[in-house]
Amino acid sequence: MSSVLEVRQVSKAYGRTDAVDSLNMDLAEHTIYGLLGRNGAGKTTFLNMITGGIFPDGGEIAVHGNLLKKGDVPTQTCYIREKNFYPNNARVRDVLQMAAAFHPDWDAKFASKLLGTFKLNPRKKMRQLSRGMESMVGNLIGLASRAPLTIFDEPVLGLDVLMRERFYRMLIEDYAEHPRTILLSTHLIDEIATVVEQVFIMESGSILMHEEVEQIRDRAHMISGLGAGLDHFLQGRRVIHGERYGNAGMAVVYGELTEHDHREAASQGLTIEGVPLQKFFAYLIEEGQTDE
Ligand SMILES: Nc1ncnc2c1ncn2[C@@H]1O[C@H](COP(=O)(O)OP(=O)(O)OP(=O)(O)O)[C@@H](O)[C@H]1O
Repeated sequence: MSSVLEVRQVSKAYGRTDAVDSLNMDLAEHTIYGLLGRNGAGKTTFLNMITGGIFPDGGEIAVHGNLLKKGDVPTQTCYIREKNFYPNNARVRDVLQMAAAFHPDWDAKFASKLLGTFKLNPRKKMRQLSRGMESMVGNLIGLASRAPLTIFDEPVLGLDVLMRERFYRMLIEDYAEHPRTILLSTHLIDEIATVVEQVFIMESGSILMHEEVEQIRDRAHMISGLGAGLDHFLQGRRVIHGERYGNAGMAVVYGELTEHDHREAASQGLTIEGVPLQKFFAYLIEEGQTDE
């Protein structure tokens, strides 16, 4: 598979804040990725760098094999920002027309269909739209662009549950027919857990973990029981989080558990459960911070 994005040791500081710090990332063709991080983790700064809006202080970025130089805007890339600035008085249809001119793979028929699916009136002025409707215009552009690299920054901000589901459903359906590389940046993992194949977890400007979502589901475990048995079981394992209550406790561990491990846990009276992804993600970030 050829590489769509290669990021090597990229950094960007604002004064004393290292917004992005020696970050590496590779995105392959035909894959949906999630970029997860809390507010302020550096996601937007990173996305602005890979789309040519900000030039890094150090490191290299190649999009579709072309090294980005200062002032370059990568081709075959569609970036749907969290916040957009539209010309005064622009109507939805004007914004779509501009997007069509910009993206060579634009599918006008699909765009028209999405106007209906997303309940958008093309004659409405952009400034009259609610936050959620504005997000939906961006999402429509991202989908209809069919760009080989499509990036959405917080795409469901301000959307109600129905519209969120509608967007993700259209994304999955269209991706199945027109595979491309999609990067969804968000701070809500549960939202995208069923959509993305791999996730990058970002904190303090760096990637804490890059893993397939299925792997995380298989490898994240919550173990609980009496402290002595728990301590014994945890030896040599990657403990992401631990809590104690009297002589009992729980721990979140990351790693494969064999049949033998399950038998050992049972013999110690320990219970093994899965961990909701959003929780795992929060624990992992906490761990990353205490490791610093
Ligand atoms: N233009 C700027 N000037 C100064 N500091 C900035 C600027 N842009 C971002 N930062 C700082 O860099 C860090 C990363 O911010 P960034 O917006 O990239 O994070 P984020 O993960 O996208 O957060 P959010 O989800 O809240 O948008 C933060 O500490 C932020 O305050």
